[in-house]
Amino acid sequence: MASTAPLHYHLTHCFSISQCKDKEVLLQHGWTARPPPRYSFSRNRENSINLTTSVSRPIKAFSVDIPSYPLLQPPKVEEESDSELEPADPDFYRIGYARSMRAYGIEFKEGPDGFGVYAAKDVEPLRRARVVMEIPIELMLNISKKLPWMFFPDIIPLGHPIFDIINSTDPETDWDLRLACLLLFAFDCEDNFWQLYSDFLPSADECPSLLLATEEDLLELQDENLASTMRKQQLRALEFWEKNWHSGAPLKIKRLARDPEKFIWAVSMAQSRCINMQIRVGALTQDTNMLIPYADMLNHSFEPNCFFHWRFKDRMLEVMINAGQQIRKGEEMTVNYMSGQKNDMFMQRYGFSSPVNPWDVIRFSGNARIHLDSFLSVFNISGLPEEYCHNSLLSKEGDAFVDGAVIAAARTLPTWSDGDLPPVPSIERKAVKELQEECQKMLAQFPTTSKKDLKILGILLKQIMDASHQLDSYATFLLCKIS
Ligand SMILES: C[S@@+](CC[C@H](N)C(=O)[O-])C[C@H]1O[C@@H](n2cnc3c(N)ncnc32)[C@H](O)[C@@H]1O
Repeated sequence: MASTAPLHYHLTHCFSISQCKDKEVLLQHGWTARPPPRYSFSRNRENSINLTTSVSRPIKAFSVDIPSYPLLQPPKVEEESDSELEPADPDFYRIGYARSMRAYGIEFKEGPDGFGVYAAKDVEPLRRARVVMEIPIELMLNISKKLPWMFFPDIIPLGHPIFDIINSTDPETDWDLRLACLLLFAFDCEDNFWQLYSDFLPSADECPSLLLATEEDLLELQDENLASTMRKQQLRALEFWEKNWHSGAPLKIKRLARDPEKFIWAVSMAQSRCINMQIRVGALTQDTNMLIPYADMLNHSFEPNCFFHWRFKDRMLEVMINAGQQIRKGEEMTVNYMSGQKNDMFMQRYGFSSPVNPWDVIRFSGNARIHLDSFLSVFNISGLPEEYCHNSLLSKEGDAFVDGAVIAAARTLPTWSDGDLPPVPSIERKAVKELQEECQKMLAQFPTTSKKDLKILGILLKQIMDASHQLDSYATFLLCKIS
C-alpha cells in the first residue's frame, strides 16, 4: 500500500458546514487537505451540506466555494391534498447532488492480508440484514459483460481509441482485459475519483497476484499445472499490450501504460478486485463486471459475515451484514469471493489459498470410514478442526512432520465422532490401514518427501543463521568505527 494511514482518514472525512456567506465558507476546524486537495459537496438526508475532502494533517482553517447546483427542497406533502395528482418520489429531487461513499460502524485497517474492513463497534444479531457501506455508482468502474459494451458511469468519450481496444476483446473470455483498460483510462481522466483511490491500491511490489510472479516464484509453487496456467496468462496479457500499445499507437493510448508491467498490474487489479453482479440501471438490467472502491477492500472468507446488494432505486452498492450475524468490535468483515472453487482457482485469480477451503477436499477412493478420534491419534494430529496440527507428544518415531495432505484429509475424511456409533477396534484397524495406504500413494506424487523437506529447511535455516551472524559482525565493526 502506498500509505499506512487508515484509509478513511484520507478519503472520507466529512465536515458539516454551518455558516455560509457570499458563496464562501470558513471552516474553523483543525484539518488540512493533503495534496492534491479535493472537495466535494453533498446534501445529506437532513438537508444540510457535507463537504468531503481528503484529509490528513491539522492546520488552522481554509475556505472553499460552494458549487452552484441548485439546492432543491423536496416540497412538503400536505397530508390531506385536494389534488388528485400523484406526487413524485422525494428521491427525484435529490438527483444531481454529488454523492460520496458512506460507512457505518466500520474501519479500514491494514493487516496480514493487506487492507481489510473491521467492525468499529459490536454488532448484535438482528433479524434483518443491515447496511455498513453505501457506494454510489458515480465512483465505480463498470462494464456490461456482453455486447453492446456499456459503461456505468459512461466515462469513455465517443470516438476515443480505448473503446476500439475494448471492442476488440473476446466477449466470452476477456473481461479482465476490458476492465484493466477502463481502469487505466480512469487514471488518465481529469478529476476522476480513481486518480486518488489508486494511492490505496497495492503497488506491483505489494500485489500477491501470480500474474506479476517471476519464473522463480512460479517454480516455488511446486504445482506445475498452476505455474503453466500463470505463464499462459502472463503471455496473454503481454501479447494484448504489444498488440495495442505498439509504436504507432496514439499518444492518448500510449500514456495509459507505457510499459507492459503497468498493463499487467492493471489486469491483476481487475482480476483480484472485480465483483460480478447483475445491476439494474433505469430500465436496463445488466450482468456487469465492476470495480467498486471501498467494497473492494473486503477480504475473503468461506464463512463470510457480509454480502453485496445492488440498490437500484438510487444506484448504490450496499455492503450488508448477514441477518442474525453477531460481530465483535475489531473483528474482520468479510465476503465470499467464489463459492465451490478449489485453492488453485483462488491462487490463479487472487494469489492466495486457504487451508480451510471446504471445496478443496481430498477424495479417497476407498469406502473406509473411521472414528475421528482414531484417525487423529493414528496420524498424531491434535487441535480443533479449524487448526489441526501435528502433535509431537503423540509421535512415536520422532518424525517431526505431519504432511499437509494428512492434515487436510483430517478435515474432510469420512469420519464420525461422539454421538454417533462408538469405534469398533477391529473395523477401526482395517480402516486406518486403508487410509494410511491411500495417503502414502497421494504423498508419493509430491516431488519431495518429509525427510527431504526437513533437509531443505535445515539448509535454509543454516543460511539464515550465517547471514544473521555476518550482519552481527558487520554491526559490531560499524559501532567500533563510530566510537
Ligand atoms: C479485493 S482485494 C481485498 C483487499 C486487499 N486486502 C487490499 O489490500 O487491497 C483481494 C486481495 O486481498 C487479499 N486477500 C483477500 N482475502 C484474503 C484471505 N482470506 N487470505 C489471504 N489474502 C486475502 C489477496 O491478496 C487478494 O488478491
